[in-house]
Amino acid sequence: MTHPSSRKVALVTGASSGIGAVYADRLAARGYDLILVARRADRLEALCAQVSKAHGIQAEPVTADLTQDEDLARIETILSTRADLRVLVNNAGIARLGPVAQRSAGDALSQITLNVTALTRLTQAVVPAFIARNDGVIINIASVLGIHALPISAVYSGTKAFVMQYSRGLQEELAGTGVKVQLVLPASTATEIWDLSGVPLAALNKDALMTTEHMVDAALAGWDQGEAVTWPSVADATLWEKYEAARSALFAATQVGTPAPRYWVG
Ligand SMILES: NC(=O)C1=CN([C@@H]2O[C@H](COP(=O)(O)OP(=O)(O)OC[C@H]3O[C@@H](n4cnc5c(N)ncnc54)[C@H](OP(=O)(O)O)[C@@H]3O)[C@@H](O)[C@H]2O)C=CC1
Ligand SMILES: N[C@@H](C=O)C(=O)O
Repeated sequence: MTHPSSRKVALVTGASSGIGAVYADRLAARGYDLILVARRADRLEALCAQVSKAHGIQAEPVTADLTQDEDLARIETILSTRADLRVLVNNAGIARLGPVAQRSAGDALSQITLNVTALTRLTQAVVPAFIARNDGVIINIASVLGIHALPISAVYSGTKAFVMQYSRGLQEELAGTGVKVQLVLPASTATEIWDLSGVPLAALNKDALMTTEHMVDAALAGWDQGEAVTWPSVADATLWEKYEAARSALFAATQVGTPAPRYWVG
């Protein structure tokens, strides 16, 4: 299935609420036709109608549970065959927060299945097509918890650390091509994810909570500035440069082939 057209299409996962819904609106405002993916069909249909009317673009709702193999396969087919696709926003994600001993293995696996497996499969589906066209943008939504583990976020932080390293590796792989990967690491943002996670939104420090509009507009400003990695809430950009410098130095220090003197025995 190909759709030869001068129009450009963005596919946004998790577009039925929160951050994904704002991405849909902002990409429509930039002239993208949309394919909006999530489970709640009513919400997707309402958003498609709203953004089509507001921005004069075409928006198609695609109902899919990205933890289900057949649904995921349908989205993979769209990503690998639509010639007009220019942007994939890997946004769908869940959090199930709490100590490992107090949450179920099912809670852990549901986060891994959506935040890691689905994101990986969708990216895998689109990358060859983007490379063939030497054009395309993948926006991967991680989290500041990808570099920071709380006693309640071992699994969630692990999934977002995966998104971070996967995106960084892809950026290396695709360097010099027309295919770009933007890694976005939001801090706490006011969405439904919190109440569903087990940590009520009302329990969060309001001063540290961003609106979805501010988060997405900052991330898109980062995209416009050509950023590979965007920290929407971090004012001092040198912190990321220092983090990267420390990470690189630590990695270089591992490449010596002998145990460190403090581990010498005998
Ligand atoms: N809010 C925050 O503080 C932060 C959020 N993030 C990340 O931002 C992303 C968006 O989350 P946010 O907007 O906050 O949360 P929301 O709960 O508002 O949105 C999550 C979206 O994912 C969709 N989704 C959930 N499960 C599935 C599924 N099985 N299949 C398909 N779609 C699914 C939901 O739609 P539906 O239920 O209709 O399927 C919804 O559209 C996530 O990756 C999250 O980890 C990162 C840092 C901070
Ligand atoms: N989604 C939030 C946690 O549940 C976050 O990433 O901060």
